[in-house]
Amino acid sequence: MRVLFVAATEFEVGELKSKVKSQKSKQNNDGQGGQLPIDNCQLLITGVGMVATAYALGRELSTNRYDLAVNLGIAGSFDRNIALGEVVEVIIDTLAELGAEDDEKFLPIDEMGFGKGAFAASRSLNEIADLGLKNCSAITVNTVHGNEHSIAKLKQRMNVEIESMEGAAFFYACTEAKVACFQLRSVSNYVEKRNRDNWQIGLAVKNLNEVAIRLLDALAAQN
Ligand SMILES: O=C(O)c1cccc(C(=O)CC[C@H]2O[C@@H](n3cnc4c(=O)[nH]cnc43)[C@H](O)[C@@H]2O)c1
Repeated sequence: MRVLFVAATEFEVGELKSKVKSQKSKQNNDGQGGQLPIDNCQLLITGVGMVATAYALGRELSTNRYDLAVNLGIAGSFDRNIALGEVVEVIIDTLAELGAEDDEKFLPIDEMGFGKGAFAASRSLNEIADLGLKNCSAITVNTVHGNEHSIAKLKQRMNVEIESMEGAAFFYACTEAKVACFQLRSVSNYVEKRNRDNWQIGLAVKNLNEVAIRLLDALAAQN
């Protein structure tokens, strides 16, 4: 099975990268494949944001074939019932800023008649391993929310749990390329008035990599 792991920064998937690398070198040394489950497992680092993600994925998927793509990253949560450091599965993701202002109202791209702004996962982690993750809906933004007024305005028009800067672009590119995909996000912060002291990036990255390695092991067991 050919699997593409996609992250915005190497920092977010450091442990996963080491594991894949060490198993690949075992594979080269003993010819047995080590425990590496998948014949072509790649890690794509796209850079932060939806433009970088769409470009990097479009390029990768136009020249290489994959059976599955998995987006891994940290994220903000609107929902305080989700703990900092908790890993969730995003099943639908919307380009929240794509549309037009109509005075005080926001017109989503769908209502303007120029296509759609929401994109969905086409597979689920649960099909491979039941790790008990919550299913969530998300938005993808160019500007991380960090202002009470803009957060209140967003909450008035959308009811979502998670915010990232790449998720919807990842779903879009995979959908266009007809590659099965799902998205896992680990909550590093709540979406609130900017306060970097409250962020738990280290915990979120640690938990994200634990889940990613359990996924890799589950893929191994399937083979
Ligand atoms: O502002 C900073 O000092 C700072 C330092 C490290 C990272 C950041 C980010 O904004 C990370 C962006 C990165 O992480 C995802 N992410 C994490 N939290 C959020 C959020 O609340 N809203 C949107 N995206 C978030 C995002 O997908 C980026 O890849 C800032």
